[in-house]
Amino acid sequence: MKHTDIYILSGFLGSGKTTLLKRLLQHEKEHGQKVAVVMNEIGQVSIDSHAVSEDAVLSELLSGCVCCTIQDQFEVELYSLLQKHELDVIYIETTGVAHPVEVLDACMSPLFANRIQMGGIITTIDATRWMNRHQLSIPLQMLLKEQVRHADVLIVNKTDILRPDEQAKLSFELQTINSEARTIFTTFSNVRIEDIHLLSKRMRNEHERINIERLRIQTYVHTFTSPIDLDVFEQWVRQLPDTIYRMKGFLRFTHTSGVYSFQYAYGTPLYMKEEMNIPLHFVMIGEQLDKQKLKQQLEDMQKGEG
Ligand SMILES: Nc1nc2c(ncn2[C@@H]2O[C@H](COP(=O)(O)OP(=O)(O)OP(=O)(O)O)[C@@H](O)[C@H]2O)c(=O)[nH]1
Repeated sequence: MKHTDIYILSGFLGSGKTTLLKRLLQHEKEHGQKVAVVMNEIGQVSIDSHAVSEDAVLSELLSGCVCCTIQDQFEVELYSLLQKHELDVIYIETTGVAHPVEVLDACMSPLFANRIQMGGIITTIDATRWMNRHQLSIPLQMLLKEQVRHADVLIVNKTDILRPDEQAKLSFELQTINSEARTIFTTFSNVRIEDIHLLSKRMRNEHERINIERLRIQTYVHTFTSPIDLDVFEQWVRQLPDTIYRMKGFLRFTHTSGVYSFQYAYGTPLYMKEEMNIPLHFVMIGEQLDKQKLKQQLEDMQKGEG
């Protein structure tokens, strides 16, 4: 089955996301890739849609944020994009106030998680805004930090209006929050696209495959082929490390018929009976996922050996 790469373009208002998107689209066009762009704006009017050329599929989600208020609409939109088009890549330009992990969570719907591959979270930073962030409200300062903390690639823009001593300070501050991200100081999102696509599964050599495992926030998708024991499953959930932020999916249990949807966030599991027969995809999102071990545990559970 064809997997579609998904990239999340995160970053505060005016930090250079659209400027980056234009560069990415140009690159994809030159490489004959089939692309879709999901643009999310909080307002009712689209501002940046002109940035998307006609050869890319454009989906605009207005009047809400895909990481919270219109998460369901976003899920339906992604599903429909994947159904209608044979896509190589989807770029999601988030609103400046979106939390990147919540957006990633919204992308990883168990309905189609087996058809996508996270390419990474790319965060753009307005260098001056960062230096003056203390003027923002506390929640916005925290959001800025979160956008940095969870990024796989950090693009620091507007360095043309930054003094050298400010650049050194900024670099130190970003390193302190996220030492693992690839950090690029630039202007107008002028980056080597290869630096962003290094995280992509479309790049197939060994060196690059290792990089995929280095995504800060990782995802694992498992597909169950038969029912599992509820007690064994709950025991397994309880012993998971707290670096697993989120799990969701569809399950069947040995003691009862039918499919159950399972949701887990902040340590709290929730089960709900589904009316339809849905494929049993199960999604995990977290840091330092030992995918081999998880795969083995879930397979054992299915064989009744958990
Ligand atoms: N001086 C300077 N201006 C820049 C740089 N990068 C981007 N800009 C300008 O900053 C403005 C905002 O850039 P966008 O790419 O639209 O930023 P955005 O993150 O998409 O903005 P929102 O959609 O509002 O969240 C535009 O006028 C850009 O031309 C830079 O490195 N230096």
